[in-house]
Amino acid sequence: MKHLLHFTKRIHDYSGKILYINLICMILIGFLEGVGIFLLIPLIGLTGILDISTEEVPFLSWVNELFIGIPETISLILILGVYVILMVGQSIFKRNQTILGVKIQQGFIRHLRDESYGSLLQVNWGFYLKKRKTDIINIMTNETFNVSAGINLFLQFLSSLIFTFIQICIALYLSVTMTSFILVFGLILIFFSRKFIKKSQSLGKETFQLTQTYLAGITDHLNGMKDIKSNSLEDSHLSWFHSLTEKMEKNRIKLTTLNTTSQMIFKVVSSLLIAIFMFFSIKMFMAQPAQLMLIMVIFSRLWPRFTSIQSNLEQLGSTLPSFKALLDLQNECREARELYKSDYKNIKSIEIKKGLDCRHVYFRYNPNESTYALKNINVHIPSNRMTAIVGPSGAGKSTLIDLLMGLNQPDRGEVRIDDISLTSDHLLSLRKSISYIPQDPFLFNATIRENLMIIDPNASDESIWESLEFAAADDFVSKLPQGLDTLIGDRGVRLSGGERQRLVLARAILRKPAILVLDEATSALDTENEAKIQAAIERLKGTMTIIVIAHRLSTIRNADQVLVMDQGEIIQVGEYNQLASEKRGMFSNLLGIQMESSM
Ligand SMILES: Nc1ncnc2c1ncn2[C@@H]1O[C@H](COP(=O)(O)OP(=O)(O)OP(=O)(O)O)[C@@H](O)[C@H]1O
Repeated sequence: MKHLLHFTKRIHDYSGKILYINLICMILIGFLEGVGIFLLIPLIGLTGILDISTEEVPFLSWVNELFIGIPETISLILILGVYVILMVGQSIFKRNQTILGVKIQQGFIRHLRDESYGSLLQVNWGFYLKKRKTDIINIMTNETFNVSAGINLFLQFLSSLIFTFIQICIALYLSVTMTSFILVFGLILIFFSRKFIKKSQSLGKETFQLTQTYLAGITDHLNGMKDIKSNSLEDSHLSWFHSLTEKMEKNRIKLTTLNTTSQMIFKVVSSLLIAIFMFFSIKMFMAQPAQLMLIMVIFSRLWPRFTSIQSNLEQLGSTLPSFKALLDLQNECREARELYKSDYKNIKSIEIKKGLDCRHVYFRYNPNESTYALKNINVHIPSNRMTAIVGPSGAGKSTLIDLLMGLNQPDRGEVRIDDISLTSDHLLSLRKSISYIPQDPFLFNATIRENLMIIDPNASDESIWESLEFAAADDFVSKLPQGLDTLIGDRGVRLSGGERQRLVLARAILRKPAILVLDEATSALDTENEAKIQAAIERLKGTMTIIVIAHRLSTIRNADQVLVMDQGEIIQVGEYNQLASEKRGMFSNLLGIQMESSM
């Protein structure tokens, strides 16, 4: 419940006085509805169908006095007129209040979405190493949607509470005994419905976990569809999927069964109560028609209020786990924050004069484990030179690059830029000076121009073509019928692997970075495309610091410095030819293996 209260406070902080206007509207609607309904009694009295004596009923006797001396038809018209005016007023208020409610709800949920996404962009890379991506997607989509529904329910609950309170006040004014009787029963029922609310909450938790597993599963399966098909794993995947969807189906049915059971119990109890009450009123207390009518009216107005409060609480119970999930995500983001919104504009890129240094750097992914992914790294990466990092799989090449880019921080030792220790103060400036190209880079389903301009929204066509030329991408772009305005499809599917990679290189160059990092950026390319990118990199040499992770050693022939890594350590440093000539070294060993496999 504390999560709901947290969000209630947040709605309050977010909407301010609009929330109060909304509440006032609710009070007015409740009041008008209450008065309108009670007007039905003198109306029935006037019809003469029932002989209603309203003398002992406070509000009604007052209404009756108003009509003394006025002909019956006029009284009837007046009462009906007032009733219509009240109902019209109520409808107008109701319409405006509903719109206001939706405005508050949607505005707040948008605020939550923006805030959560903003926080996700501001956290450090370590956060993403620990967290499952699909869990975040689930919270940002399904759970945020549930929170939105929960906020709606909460506003409804507030309105139910206010309506009920007003109805109780009116009912108390009309008959204290009868109202107290209903109140006691209502409270008893709400008290007993705690069990339903708790159960609903635990089913909500189960829904949350199932949805999370569903999303993670479906994402993994779709990502691995080639594996599934080529290894004939369809059957086992289908049975896993089938058992999960079965659990989801059962969960929803259980939740609906729970909700409808409690509603049914409420209805049965209320009809029993009305029957018993009517029986005693007629037989024992010889109630008058007006009072009987009152009993009916009060019961029919008050009792549904209790039912709707109870049902609101139960449904709210099932959305509480979503509130908790969103709040937990926000808290985790807060703890892992490395960047503030104000930093976006203020951070300036830096110029690197001498280079980057690692001094006695140790790093491990899990602080509870003794194995280090990097051990005692001491290296100098000179500025405006090309440094290549090679080594067997799992040697720690990507981990070292992540540290140099300030994505991860060393457990021990330090990374220095131009003799200044890389602290959180410089982290962002450093990253602003870096262009990073991974093996499978990210392209949007947009035009070539939009994909390039994401890095520099003010880039002119001239500078765009210049960087395309540098990246050897100008030839294929100029041949496209729509040139820069060509749509490239989801993740750039309408381009070949080589074209995609050259486009990403052009984007990287457009930023005019101080450091260009290529993490196996050419390993998936054919020789022709690889040669094109290599030639492009060659052209860039001397203008920026280039760090390349390469699997194919032929691509780093022209590197100024080669770092050879193995099991988290740098075991050789030198020029390509120098390392190749060290016959017992790992580098010549790797060269040998590659030459053999290419023969
Ligand atoms: N997110 C992670 N969590 C835990 N351990 C990790 C993580 N990423 C990498 N490692 C471990 O750190 C070590 C170095 O991994 P790294 O990815 O840096 O190697 P690499 O040389 O880049 O390998 P490859 O050439 O296969 O990409 C490996 O033992 C790997 O299992």
